[in-house]
Amino acid sequence: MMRIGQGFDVHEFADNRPLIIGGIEIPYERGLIGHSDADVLLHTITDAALGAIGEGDIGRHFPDTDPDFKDADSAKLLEYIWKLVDAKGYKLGNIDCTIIAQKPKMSPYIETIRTRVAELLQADVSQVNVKATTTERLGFTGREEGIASMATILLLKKD
Ligand SMILES: Nc1ccn([C@@H]2O[C@H](COP(=O)(O)O)[C@@H](O)[C@H]2O)c(=O)n1
Ligand SMILES: C[C@@]1(CO)OP(=O)(O)OP(=O)(O)OC[C@H]1O
Repeated sequence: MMRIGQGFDVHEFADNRPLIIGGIEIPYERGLIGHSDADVLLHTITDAALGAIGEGDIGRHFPDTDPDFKDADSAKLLEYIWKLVDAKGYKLGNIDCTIIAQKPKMSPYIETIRTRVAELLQADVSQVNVKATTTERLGFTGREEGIASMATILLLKKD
């Protein structure tokens, strides 16, 4: 038995914020804003996992009106949701993610992100792919107003 899910998220750039993507801090002049640490990629992966198990979305589980989740570490949110995935009897098949950012250049950080995502999903790095694209300066990502990401996840029923 297999289940598929997809996720998409966007966060806006702001000054004086760390840039956290995929559970790591990336050196850059600006960061992303949100109620949490605004880790756009981990939110996307969390939504993809929730989609695959038919459990709604990240905002339903962690409302942005709840002070408990103010400045939340998105890795902790994903770990919590991954326990739900595990409890429902599923494990990762594979996940493919795309970060949509004009800047910064993500390629130096992709392998570190991939390793961290695999660790959070209790999987081997070979089951995780992370890539990046610009939008050729078009649209809100192209104007460097924010970063978007998308992911498709395949879950497999455990034996
Ligand atoms: N923020 C980004 C965006 C892209 N890359 C890498 O550059 C390649 C070319 O990007 P295009 O948008 O021009 O197709 C892309 O395949 C990535 O390898 C990146 O590192 N960081
Ligand atoms: C993670 C949560 C909760 O802190 O806040 P944000 O950082 O604003 O992220 P978003 O992707 O808008 O959705 C989920 C939120 O409820």
